[in-house]
Amino acid sequence: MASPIRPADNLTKELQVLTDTVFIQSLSVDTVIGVYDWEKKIQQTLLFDIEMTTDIAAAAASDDLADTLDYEAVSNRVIEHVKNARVELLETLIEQVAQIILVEFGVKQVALTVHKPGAVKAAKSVGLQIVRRAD
Ligand SMILES: Nc1nc2c(c(=O)[nH]1)N=C([C@H](O)[C@@H](O)CO)CN2
Repeated sequence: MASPIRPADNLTKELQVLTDTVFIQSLSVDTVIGVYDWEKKIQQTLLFDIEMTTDIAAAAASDDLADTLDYEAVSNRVIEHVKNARVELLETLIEQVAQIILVEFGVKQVALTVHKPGAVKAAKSVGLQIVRRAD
């Protein structure tokens, strides 16, 4: 009979940590945003891609959600903020979202993309990309 597979017994090797990223893809939020008067009367959909540089070592060792960056908590906080924001420019909104992620969640670096897919008829999407790091 074949011997059972025992995880990691002889397989553990010290690995060099390069970058760990927790990401959220295409987070969809409906809100009021835009520079034109007609935009202030409607809801438009924004899509966020969020890449957060973090360190997963503690969570990988403990297998405990409390030791990591909870992508569900970040998603809920971003949704809450964006839904209630009343700004004209994507620039204003994306800087606010970066601040929230870096300050409230203690993230070292965040890469953010916001899409406003309905804004330009001839384009699949338009928007912004930024990378911000907390000092
Ligand atoms: N760089 C930006 N350009 C534009 C924005 C914006 O937020 N940032 N917004 C608009 C209008 O609100 C547009 O979405 C209406 O279709 C135009 N350009």
